[in-house]
Amino acid sequence: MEVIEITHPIKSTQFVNENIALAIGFFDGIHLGHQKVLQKMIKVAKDQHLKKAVMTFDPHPSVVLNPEKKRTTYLTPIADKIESIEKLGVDYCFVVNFSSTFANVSADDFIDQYFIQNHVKAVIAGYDFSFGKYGKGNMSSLQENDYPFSVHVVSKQTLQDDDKISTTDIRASLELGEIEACNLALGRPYVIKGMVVQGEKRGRTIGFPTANVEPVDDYVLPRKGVYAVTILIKSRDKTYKGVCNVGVKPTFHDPSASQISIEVNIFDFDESIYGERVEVYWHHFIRPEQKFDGIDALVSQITKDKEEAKSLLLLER
Ligand SMILES: Cc1cc2nc3c(=O)[nH]c(=O)nc-3n(C[C@H](O)[C@H](O)[C@H](O)COP(=O)(O)O)c2cc1C
Ligand SMILES: Nc1ncnc2c1ncn2[C@@H]1O[C@H](COP(=O)(O)OP(=O)(O)OP(=O)(O)O)[C@@H](O)[C@H]1O
Repeated sequence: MEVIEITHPIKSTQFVNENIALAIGFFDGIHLGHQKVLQKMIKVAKDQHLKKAVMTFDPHPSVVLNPEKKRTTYLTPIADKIESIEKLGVDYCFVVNFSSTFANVSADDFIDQYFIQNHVKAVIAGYDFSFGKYGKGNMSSLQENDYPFSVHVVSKQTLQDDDKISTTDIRASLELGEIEACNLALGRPYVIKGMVVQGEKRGRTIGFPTANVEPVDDYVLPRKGVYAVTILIKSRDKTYKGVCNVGVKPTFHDPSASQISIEVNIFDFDESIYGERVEVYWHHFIRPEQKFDGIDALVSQITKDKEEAKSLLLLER
């Protein structure tokens, strides 16, 4: 897959020289709604003999348009999003820098420069996609006009309720520790990629050594608490089960002063993995993080957490 990074204005050398079907959106999380849009693009490309392309943006538009509520953490930071898109067999991925200059481009100019001149022959997006200055361009206006490309609108994708599957809701689920709801909407377990770093070395002394995982990118962190997880150690290409604490360890630290850490006690594992690249897959929430009166109470609770994680992960490979 060719990744084309664009800072507005798009240069003529960046136009692809092949006819393309283009799926467009921010696509943070590549959740089931996004997957439907991407699958539709793949089908249209096949039917119309076009190359497969995706256009996404970086950073999130809120950074420019809504600084008070700006999003600086992601379900799939840009590198992960590109990797997921590539796995679908996409030919071109445009990453447009969402700057204030770009936000000011009118819908008509955007259509002309980013679609028409860029050999886009089919545009695929969800029913609520909007673009251009003030978000004036939308799927209906694209369909109503006689552009030199076809327009394919994906209807609202929902789970059991009638609520739209959305990045906003998945983020809220994670912040509430509702991992099952998050994973249902993603269609796969939520993952944070990281590197194993040195901790405070207390874990071993209390009988629960932990791998301290430092995220390698700006991920949304789940609510502080204890989770049943699986952890892939990249160099071994092997996945292990474990129990994880995300939090500030209030039993030992002033909660307001400390940085959040992600610590995984890997079951039946006793090797040094400092510096290893890992991926933590989040499966079930067990309980919120607590301040214990002493080490004994903490250890007795972690013993129970571990048993609970084991039984919750029985069906996991
Ligand atoms: C499953 C599990 C649950 C934990 N729950 C808590 C908790 O509720 N409160 C707390 O202060 N620390 C909790 N911890 C963190 C321990 O305090 C921590 O692992 C220990 O202090 C070792 O830290 P270190 O790896 O930085 O040396 C938990 C750790 C694990 C593995
Ligand atoms: N549930 C859905 N059903 C159909 N299309 C969707 C759905 N969610 C997103 N899309 C479409 O996928 C593309 C990317 O979506 P985008 O990331 O902008 O939306 P989102 O997931 O709803 O995020 P947010 O919650 O931040 O608004 C857009 O074309 C959008 O219309």
